[in-house]
Amino acid sequence: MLQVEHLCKSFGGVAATRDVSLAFPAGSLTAIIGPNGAGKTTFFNLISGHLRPDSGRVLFEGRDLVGLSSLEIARRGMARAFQVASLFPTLTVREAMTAAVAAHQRRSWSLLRRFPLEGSRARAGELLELLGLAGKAGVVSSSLSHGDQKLLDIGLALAMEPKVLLLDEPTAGMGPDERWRMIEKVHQLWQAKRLTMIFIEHDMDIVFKYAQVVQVLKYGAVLAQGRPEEIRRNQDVIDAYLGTDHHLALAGEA
Ligand SMILES: Nc1ncnc2c1ncn2[C@@H]1O[C@H](COP(=O)(O)OP(=O)(O)OP(=O)(O)O)[C@@H](O)[C@H]1O
Repeated sequence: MLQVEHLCKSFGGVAATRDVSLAFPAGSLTAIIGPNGAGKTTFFNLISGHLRPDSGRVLFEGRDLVGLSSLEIARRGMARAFQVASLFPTLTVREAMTAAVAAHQRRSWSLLRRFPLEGSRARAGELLELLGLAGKAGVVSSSLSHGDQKLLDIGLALAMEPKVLLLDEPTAGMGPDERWRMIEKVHQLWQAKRLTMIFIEHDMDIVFKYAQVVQVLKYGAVLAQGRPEEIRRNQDVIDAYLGTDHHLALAGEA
């Protein structure tokens, strides 16, 4: 359903994405890993329309998304969780979520020249329940913990009812316990919504436990792809991580 073909992007002399071709089947859960500077975030920026590739195609449900704005791409069903909750620090969790749902529904209902706010509230309530944030619905967004703010960011992306959800390091900046709670919740959301989910992650324990498929980038190119147990034993991947902060988990399990 999402297929990337021969994607290339350079910044001056730096080839951040080199001839990347990857396929993401509907409903799959894929981790993108790679050492620092491997081109993971650039890849997300390219497929979500935040950057335009120099060449290549991003085929989503058979159509090439290259050239569309990030908003148009989101409307077609590929959403990316950004740090947006922090942009509305005075809104409560419920207000932020209701606004996001209403914005999406207003578009869907524009032909009727009205939108059902009650429906938006109910839908926002369902999403907060799913996220485990219902008990904090009345809390001002900026007072949430780092982890809960990230969950709210994911919720605001889910308000668009995406088919594909992109998560750039959902566990970044969290302590060990919070990391596992976060990824467990992300995994539950993936199961509940039957989404195609792609996440960038540095924590190898998390990657190997939760991802169905792992795509490895290095110097902008695809170094390896496969199931977690294959990637864990892949010598090229082990070599790529030697000397980095992340090699121990890989090599130790190999
Ligand atoms: N806007 C930009 N201008 C110039 N160079 C860039 C830009 N964005 C990325 N790069 C370069 O492209 C390469 C890939 O960067 P990218 O941020 O995509 O890697 P990454 O795998 O996400 O890294 P990290 O794990 O450290 O977040 C790096 O060499 C980076 O310096």
